Amino acid sequence: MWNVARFATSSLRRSRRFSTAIPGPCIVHKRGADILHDPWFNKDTGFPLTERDRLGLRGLLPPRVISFEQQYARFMESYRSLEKNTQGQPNSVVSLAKWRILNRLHDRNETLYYRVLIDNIKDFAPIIYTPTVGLVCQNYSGLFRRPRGMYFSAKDKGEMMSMIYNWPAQQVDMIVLTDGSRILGLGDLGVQGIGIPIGKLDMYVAAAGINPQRILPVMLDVGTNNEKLLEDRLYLGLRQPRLEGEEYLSIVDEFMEAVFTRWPKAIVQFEDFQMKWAFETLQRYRKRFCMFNDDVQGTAGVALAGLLGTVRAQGRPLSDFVNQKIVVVGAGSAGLGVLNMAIQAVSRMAGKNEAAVKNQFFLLDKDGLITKERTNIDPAAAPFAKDLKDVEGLREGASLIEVVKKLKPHVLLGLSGVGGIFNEEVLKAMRESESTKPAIFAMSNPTMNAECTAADAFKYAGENIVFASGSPFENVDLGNGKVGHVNQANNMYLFPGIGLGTLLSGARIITDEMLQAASECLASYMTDEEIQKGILYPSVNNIRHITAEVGAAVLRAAVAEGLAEGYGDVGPRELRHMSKEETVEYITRNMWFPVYSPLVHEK
Ligand SMILES: NC(=O)c1ccc[n+]([C@@H]2O[C@H](COP(=O)([O-])OP(=O)(O)OC[C@H]3O[C@@H](n4cnc5c(N)ncnc54)[C@H](O)[C@@H]3O)[C@@H](O)[C@H]2O)c1
Ligand SMILES: O=C(O)C[C@H](O)C(=O)O
Ligand SMILES: [Mg+2]
Repeated sequence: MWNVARFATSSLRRSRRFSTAIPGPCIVHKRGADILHDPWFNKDTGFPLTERDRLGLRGLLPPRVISFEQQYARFMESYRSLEKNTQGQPNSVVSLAKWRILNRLHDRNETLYYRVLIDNIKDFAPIIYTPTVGLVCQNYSGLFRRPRGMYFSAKDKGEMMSMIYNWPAQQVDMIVLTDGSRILGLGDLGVQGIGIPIGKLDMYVAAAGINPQRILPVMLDVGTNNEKLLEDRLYLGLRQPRLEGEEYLSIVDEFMEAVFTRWPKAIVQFEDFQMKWAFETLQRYRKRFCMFNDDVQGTAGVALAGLLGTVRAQGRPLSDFVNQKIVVVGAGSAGLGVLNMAIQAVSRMAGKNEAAVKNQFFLLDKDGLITKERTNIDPAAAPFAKDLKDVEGLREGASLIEVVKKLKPHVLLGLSGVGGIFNEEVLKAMRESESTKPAIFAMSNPTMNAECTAADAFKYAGENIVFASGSPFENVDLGNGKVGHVNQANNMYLFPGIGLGTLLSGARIITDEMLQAASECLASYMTDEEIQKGILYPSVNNIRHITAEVGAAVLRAAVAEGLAEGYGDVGPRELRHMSKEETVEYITRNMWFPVYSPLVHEK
């Protein structure tokens, strides 16, 4: 089960790169300059002359036709010269300049934009996704030039059912929704959080091949409690405190009803909601609508795959997972999501109920170790609170260093949003870990909020650790030709496959079994050889391939549960009869790939 045969991603890419096969036509309902101003259809100077005639474009472009390959090369040249010209400038200036050049292309010509994104995903993911997307959100009101996605505000109450029809696409498959209340580890950024749904959906296109004409980033602007933004005269969102309680929920309810009325088969991914609403909305909608919460459920699956990988990295059988001592730092939506899923996994492995398998997990929040002595404990964290008699020598609220020194855990996993809390002392204490290969997971985003840097982890905790971070770090040079491998433990390895697999299955809800299948698929993706080198997750360059595998696992789980209703012409019967390989092939075939399609005008 752990040696999944690899797929020839590079040959797939090579064969499709600038292929000469003629792609199917694309219907367009506009003509002339309107097409040039629509990034879905625009080809810039790439419109062939016959198409210019058909679509009323003759004379609106310089006469020379430039091929897709030439346009691609020209963009990459300008990108590389921007890199050269900004050398030596502060990181934030360089990153924002890179984001701007990519964003301008996104706004002008989506086909070319997604092609450069897919082909250069390792370089560009850190720009359109974490960490730069965090900087973009922080500066969004100033960076704003053109709208992208939809904005539903508290002022739109009662109007959403009609507003949703303002979106120009007939069909929407994937929606990423935020209320901006917990953007990465940056806190409440109000309407400026729209950058997150945009970045997540870019990953959907790049990794899952969701057609960019069928994605919709959404901001639910219910106000902000960020004083600085409320005082900022350029702030683009509602200048009022956040709605709370029933008022808040009635806005989300109305949005969900509106979406599923217009697009009954869409999938809504909740992203970066503060914890109380993350859990509440998940419980409220998960049996009624096709939705999931990525921070709770996607993160959990990725973390669990990494935790199982660390067991393999120690050369132990997976069944040894039940003996690992795991300290989770951060009792928010992500940390609790991870604990819930990890405990389900241990319970299945040990054949015991969940209550009986919690001993190995330890949870800390901003007030230290969470025990049953805690007054005002958050109900969501309560099930993980320790009995003091089970943590002898530790007290309620024990600090992280006390906990690490006392427990000598196998794994230290941070989802606290607090940069640097795995400090030198804590990391040095991990040298005493009971594991032969202690694991340090600094999963908070963006980079500044990571619990530690990769370099510090290897320097202080030792060279034999396994390291993962939520945002990318360079591998660490350990000297003598040795390399400390940096893994990116980010939910991007799962959410695209969860969305795509669900979509193609036609399931109306997303169950725990489907999510578990996604996580297991990721866990089994790496070979023993790779795991021995501390490589727990695939390279981001392979993201389309891992997404196809994860998508197939999710689809098959939906089939097994009798939830798959089919998609397009492929009905539930056909899905049921597909082998695993056929399912992966089916998923791969359904991935959109950016090439210029002949445009056919229809009134
Ligand atoms: N790598 C990934 O895929 C991934 C996925 C989801 C979230 N995250 C990151 O995880 C972080 C937390 O997200 P969340 O949704 O759980 O946030 P949250 O606000 O719901 O929870 C944060 C938790 O951290 C605790 N905390 C704060 N300061 C602390 C300290 N000094 N010591 C210990 N605990 C402390 C808080 O008490 C709270 O329990 C964010 O930075 C986010 O970007 C990463
Ligand atoms: O956005 C990411 O990079 C991961 C995660 O969803 C987060 O909130 O940090
Ligand atoms: Mg998130």
